[in-house]
Amino acid sequence: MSQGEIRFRGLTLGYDRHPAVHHLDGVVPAGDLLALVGPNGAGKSTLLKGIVGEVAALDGSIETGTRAIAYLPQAAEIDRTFPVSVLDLTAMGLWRPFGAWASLSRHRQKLLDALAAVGLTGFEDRPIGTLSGGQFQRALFARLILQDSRLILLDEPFTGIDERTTADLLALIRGWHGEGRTVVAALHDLHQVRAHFPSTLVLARRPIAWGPTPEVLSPPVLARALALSEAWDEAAAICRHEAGPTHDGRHAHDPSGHDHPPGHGHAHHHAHDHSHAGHGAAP
Ligand SMILES: Nc1ncnc2c1ncn2[C@@H]1O[C@H](COP(=O)(O)OP(=O)(O)OP(=O)(O)O)[C@@H](O)[C@H]1O
Repeated sequence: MSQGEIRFRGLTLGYDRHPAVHHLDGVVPAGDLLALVGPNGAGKSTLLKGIVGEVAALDGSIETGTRAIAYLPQAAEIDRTFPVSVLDLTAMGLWRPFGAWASLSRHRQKLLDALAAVGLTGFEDRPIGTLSGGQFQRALFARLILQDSRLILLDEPFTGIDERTTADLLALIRGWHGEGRTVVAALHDLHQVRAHFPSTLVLARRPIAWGPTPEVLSPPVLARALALSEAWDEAAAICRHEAGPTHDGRHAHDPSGHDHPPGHGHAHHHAHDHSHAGHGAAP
């Protein structure tokens, strides 16, 4: 498979055997620029962590074309008290290709170039704890540049970030897309998704719709995502029912149960709703 591709097969991800994402089938094609949307607790972060291997599959599988995935966690999960400079933080992007003990001096120009690309020239010796939220996010993007991966995962990269920085970072993402890299980003701002992300996966613990953004971000789909999320039973055991749209990277699916656009789809959709409690094996 191509390096930037991601394949989900009957995927269930969760914590202590309680599913946070389930019934996910489909392929993110290499080069896709995919937004992951859904209400709080919908499983977006869990899915990204599943792709990088931080959360193990309870059922089914995830295959990626590369193990060297560039991943930006949610800001709240990153410890900024770690006493390193902006240059050191950026250099962590080189660890995978060169090993932790490689001399960084010969990569210094590459590091400075990455800092310049995110607008942080002159910040290289600043301790990361002294940066503003937006400057820190820029530094993390510099680290992503250094990782030079074909597959880039971003968890709410613009939350708490001002418009100017967001615009700059979106331009970087568009550049990665132009280079044929795959980018998957969990986002809450639907205007941003409509403007910049050609494909969207709507999650509410299970996939609600997946396909071209203009088709997927319809009011009924979003209402359904919210309703399903609110109805979720936190105590549910693993559910083994087949449900949710499958995805082949080209076609949108909606909750009506019909492939969309008509006549184009060959993937199948099982539209039945089901209660999660009581299905499958209890732990
Ligand atoms: N480490 C954990 N242990 C137990 N449950 C967890 C853990 N992390 C997340 N969950 C649960 O998994 C579900 C999905 O959470 P997740 O963080 O993936 O949602 P999200 O879509 O990213 O939400 P948000 O938009 O609020 O960031 C939630 O019910 C959450 O409480």
